[in-house]
Amino acid sequence: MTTPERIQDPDTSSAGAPTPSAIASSLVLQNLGISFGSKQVLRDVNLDVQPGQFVALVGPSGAGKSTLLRLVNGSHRPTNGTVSVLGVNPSTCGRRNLQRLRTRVGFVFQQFGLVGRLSAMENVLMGTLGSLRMPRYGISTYPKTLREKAVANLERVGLLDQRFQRCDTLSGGQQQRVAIARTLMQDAEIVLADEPVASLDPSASLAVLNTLKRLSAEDGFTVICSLHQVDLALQVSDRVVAVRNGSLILDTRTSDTSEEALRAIYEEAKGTRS
Ligand SMILES: Nc1ncnc2c1ncn2[C@@H]1O[C@H](COP(=O)(O)OP(=O)(O)OP(=O)(O)O)[C@@H](O)[C@H]1O
Repeated sequence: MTTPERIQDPDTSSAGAPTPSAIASSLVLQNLGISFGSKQVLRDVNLDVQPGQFVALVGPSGAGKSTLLRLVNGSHRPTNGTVSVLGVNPSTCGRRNLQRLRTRVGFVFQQFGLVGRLSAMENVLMGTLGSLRMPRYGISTYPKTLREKAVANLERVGLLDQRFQRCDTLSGGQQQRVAIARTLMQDAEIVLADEPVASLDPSASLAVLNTLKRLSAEDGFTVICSLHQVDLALQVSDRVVAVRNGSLILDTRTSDTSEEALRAIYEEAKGTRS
């Protein structure tokens, strides 16, 4: 494997800050690999992410970014190596603990994952279903505290006025912000975002990512966000991790890389395909 450029955690490198060992990592990947049949999709991935970091995961199509995120939330089991998310190994923790872990890990998808015919408010409330014993139908069936929390979270993503609007009548950027508000209902400690702005125009994309960045800074949750737009990755992340052909080829503080360097990763991949 190509040894990626290593970084020291920006939050722990300054004088007076706690040492890295004093902070429990949000995510640790060790020698992680996965194959589907004879196809090796990820190999020897090592990563240690500290709480509150905003990590942009970049790399060409098919590099293995979504697979990596799915390994982190326990949707895939590794073929080699280990995953530790908030100190839990999702592939060995058992079904109940996996469910518990998933309430601590939010997932934001490219296609938003909302129920279009329901209002923004009801979609946001659905973020709490994992913690409720009974299924709920309609806003009024949720406890008042959760309804108040949903309103507060919609306000935090700038959608208070649209809270009763059907999701399929909202713009793409607004829908993604509803999805983020839904994740806030979980009080997630890590948010995994898989190309969350792939279907949005550049200005809506930046607005959505800035919202995620602000919320992460306010609440302290960690973000691992796969992105193809390297300019956006540079604008919002603290750290950039690049994957190519299943290997982690770059791991750097965002301020230590450049748009040219990141674009080159895509250009080199084009070269190997042609
Ligand atoms: N369940 C699966 N079975 C077989 N192959 C798979 C499976 N999941 C992913 N792959 C393969 O793994 C490779 C990496 O896919 P992945 O979706 O992780 O890439 P990606 O970097 O997220 O790409 P993109 O940027 O286009 O979303 C692809 O070749 C894909 O076909």
